[in-house]
Amino acid sequence: MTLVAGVDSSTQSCKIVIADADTGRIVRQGRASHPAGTEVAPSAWWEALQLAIADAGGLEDVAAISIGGQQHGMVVLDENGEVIRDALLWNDTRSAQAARDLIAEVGADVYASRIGVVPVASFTATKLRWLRDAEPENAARVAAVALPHDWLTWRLRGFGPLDDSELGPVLDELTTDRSDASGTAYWSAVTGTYELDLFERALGHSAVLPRVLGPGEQAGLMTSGTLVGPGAGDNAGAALGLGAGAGDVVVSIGTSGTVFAVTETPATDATGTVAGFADASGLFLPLIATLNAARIIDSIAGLLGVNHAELGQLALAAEPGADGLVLQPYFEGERTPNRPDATATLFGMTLGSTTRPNLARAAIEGLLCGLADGLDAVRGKGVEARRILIIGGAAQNPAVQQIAAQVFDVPVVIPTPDEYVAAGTAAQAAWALTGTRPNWPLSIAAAPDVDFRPVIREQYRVR
Ligand SMILES: Nc1ncnc2c1ncn2[C@@H]1O[C@H](COP(=O)(O)OP(=O)(O)O)[C@@H](O)[C@H]1O
Ligand SMILES: O=C(CO)[C@@H](O)[C@H](O)COP(=O)(O)O
Repeated sequence: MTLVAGVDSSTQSCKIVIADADTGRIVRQGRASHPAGTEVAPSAWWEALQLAIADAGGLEDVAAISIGGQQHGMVVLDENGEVIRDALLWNDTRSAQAARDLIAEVGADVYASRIGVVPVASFTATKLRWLRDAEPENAARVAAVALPHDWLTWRLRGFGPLDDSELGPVLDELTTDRSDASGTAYWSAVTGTYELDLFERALGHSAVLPRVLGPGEQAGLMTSGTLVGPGAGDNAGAALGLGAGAGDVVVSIGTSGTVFAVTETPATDATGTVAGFADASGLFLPLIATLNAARIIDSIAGLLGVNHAELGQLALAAEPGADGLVLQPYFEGERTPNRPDATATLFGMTLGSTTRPNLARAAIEGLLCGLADGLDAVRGKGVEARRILIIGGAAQNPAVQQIAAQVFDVPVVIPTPDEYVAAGTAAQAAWALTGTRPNWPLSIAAAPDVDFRPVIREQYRVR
């Protein structure tokens, strides 16, 4: 049996699956936690990757590996391959003004038509502009800019600072892939090239950028000889792992909430709501993302002093609409809608409505209503939604599954709980190894009946 490994270096943790390259059957897996916060030392991801690999029993018998990860994070390297400062993550909103500045200079229409995205605080270009303005001494030292998955792929292949790597700081060996490059706001999903003037406008000078690999291309080898695949942004990795095709819309409920589909043509949206990303199979991935998703449930469960299962039971004890209690869940600011400085608000509190079951339900309804708005935006770009595949940590919660069937107006399907980003990058590893994209089966755990309750979105919409 030939084994391949796929990694998801996500916001909260690093997960690895090791699978049979022929069937996709997962034979073993591992994980390790990442530090909290929106500013993280990349070395913590590297340490978590080592721990996750060890937890999964090592890579000695693995023929190929590919790394997916959280998108957009800014990893800046000096000419010695040293990380200059902690990475700013996708959910760090300090670059909101930088995003406004770049749009004022270039124009939202120009950004949308040239590269498929309009800057928001999440995207790498805005973080580079923030660095230029807030930390000019650090910005001046930047010799290369990478994304989390690019940097981990480079380190896995043996490159890095002289005192901490076998092959040294060869910046030209940095690689990325189309999907993650398309989240930088200086690589164009429309033309398939870096738009260097947009990069230099952001940082203030030129620097080495990772070579963009195509689907199934090899990044190189680990020093042990294991082949390394191109890797991907986590959402594109999940699309690959699910085998998402025409009519499928994926909703991921992890740290971020995302709604996306695989399309034949790139999307452009000058309002910036829908990001016109590339996917990991050579196609495109129109996507909306929210900054607040599974942690809405974590927060309200903590407040109510219950675990996830108990919060779900409470939510299902309340009626759809939670007696008018509405949670607008912008705990960490918000990206969709673009309100980086917003905070969360609870509406509709009366003596009757303010109950534990209603609060639990309002948390899940608020989370899902934000994603339903995202679904409308993605459909507005011509995406057909025949079914919604829900994945991510919170998709395992029965109340999330049941309430999703009340919020979305198309059938909801719950794939068997799995690490779909890691499964997708394992498929990438198999693709890079054999030259052919594998066709692994998808197993479905639940398909709740459509139970659409318009009241939930109606009362959310007026807030
Ligand atoms: N049964 C559950 N119900 C609700 N939330 C859950 C459940 N299980 C895990 N989560 C939450 O899902 C999140 C992790 O999901 P994951 O998709 O791994 O996130 P990420 O990829 O962003 O690191 C955590 O916030 C966790 O508390
Ligand atoms: O910013 C985006 C997509 O544009 C997020 O989806 C990040 O890629 C983080 O993903 P998770 O850690 O929530 O999976």
